[in-house]
Amino acid sequence: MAELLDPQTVEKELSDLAGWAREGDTLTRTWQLKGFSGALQVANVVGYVANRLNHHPDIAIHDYNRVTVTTTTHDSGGLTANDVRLASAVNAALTVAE
Ligand SMILES: C[C@H](O)[C@H](O)[C@H]1CNC2=NC(N)=NC(=O)C2=N1
Repeated sequence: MAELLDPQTVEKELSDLAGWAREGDTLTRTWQLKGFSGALQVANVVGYVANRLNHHPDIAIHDYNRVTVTTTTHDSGGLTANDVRLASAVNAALTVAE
C-alpha cells in the first residue's frame, strides 16, 4: 500500500503540477474546453492514462465544456505518490493533445 504524503511534500509536488490544487485528501484540476466534444476528448485521454497507471480518478464532464479530475488513493485513504504520478502524467498527455 502506498504511503501517505505529508502536507509539506504535497505542497512541494504541487509546485510542479501546473493547474492542480489540493482539496482535502484529493488533488484536483479543471479544464475548460471549446465545447462538449473537447471535454469528451480530454476525459478519454485522462481515462487512458488512468488505466495505464492503474490509478483511477473521478472524471466529471460538467457545464458542457468543462472537465474536472479529482484523484486520491483509496487503498491508502489519502494522497500518495500515485496521485502525483497521475496528475503529472495527465498534464504531459494533455500538453501533447492540445
Ligand atoms: C487493487 C486496487 O484496486 C488497485 O491497486 C488500484 C486501482 N485503482 C486505484 N485508483 C485509485 N484512485 N486509488 C486506488 O487505491 C486504486 N487502486
